[in-house]
Amino acid sequence: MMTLQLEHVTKRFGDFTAVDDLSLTVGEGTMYGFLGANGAGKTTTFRMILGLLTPTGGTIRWKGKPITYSTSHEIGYLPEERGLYPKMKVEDQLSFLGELRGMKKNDAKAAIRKWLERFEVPQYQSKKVEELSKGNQQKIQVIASLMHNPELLILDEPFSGLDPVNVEMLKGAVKEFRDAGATIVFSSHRMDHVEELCEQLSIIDHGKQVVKGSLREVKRSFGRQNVRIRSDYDITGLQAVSGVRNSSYALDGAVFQVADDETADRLLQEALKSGPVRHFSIEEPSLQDIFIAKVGAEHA
Ligand SMILES: Nc1ncnc2c1ncn2[C@@H]1O[C@H](COP(=O)(O)OP(=O)(O)OP(=O)(O)O)[C@@H](O)[C@H]1O
Repeated sequence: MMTLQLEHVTKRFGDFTAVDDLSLTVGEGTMYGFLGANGAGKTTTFRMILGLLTPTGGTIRWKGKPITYSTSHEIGYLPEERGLYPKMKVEDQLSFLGELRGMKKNDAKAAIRKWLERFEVPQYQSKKVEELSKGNQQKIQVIASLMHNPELLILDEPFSGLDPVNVEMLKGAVKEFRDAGATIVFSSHRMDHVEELCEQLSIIDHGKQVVKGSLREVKRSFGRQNVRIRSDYDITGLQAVSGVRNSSYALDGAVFQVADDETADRLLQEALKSGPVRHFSIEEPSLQDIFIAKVGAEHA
């Protein structure tokens, strides 16, 4: 199985604990979102997964074994600090990196052509990296992480610095890798990207995992959702229904904050007693709401 597994992983730098008892499993064909404020420990975790840093404690396994030089061709890594050689031509740079990952020269050439076309930058093939804009350099670095068809993709802030059109282009490519069965982990500060792409996620704060699970579970276990009801009849009495924490009324309906689905059901039953209900909906909290509640407003 193409599974990435971290068990009780800890990393200390001197007295400072950068990653504290982190456990997670990312299965085949899964995209895992890794969220945290600046300095939360995301990059440190990625470096440990790649074997660039040694954990102080715990174990990391890819397909049941630690990652070593011999498995490195199975892995694609987009580092947070972008590191291309400014004076080298795009094509030479990418062939060099492709060959480092075990690709044959011709295969590397074909992959480079394919990806430059795909990302709509074929005209940069013979340009020096330093002649490209930041966003286009980023695309070249993304190509470097994908071109050898890795089974495990580790992407540190892949969308930062890209304009909205390029964000969509990259999302498309990453989804294709997932659909082909790749195991993907990416970090982001952008909750909307994670909400759209990730089945599973963790939020870490000061090295500690404060939220973990599927997007569904995370939203459910947060225990806070809004029920919106619209009726032609007076429903102000509904605030007395047990389990309702808060309510507000406007012309287009009433909003009740509740902790669980049972309370939402009770609200609907009660509302129906006063007359027909024109609108009833349960609105889940957004990942943004959850992140802010868990990590704290000082980071928001
Ligand atoms: N080599 C090191 N020596 C000492 N401290 C380090 C080292 N590397 C990282 N740290 C510390 O560990 C913490 C986590 O850093 P890390 O780069 O993993 O955070 P991050 O979640 O990737 O943050 P960002 O979103 O800002 O990139 C930080 O407080 C950082 O200063």
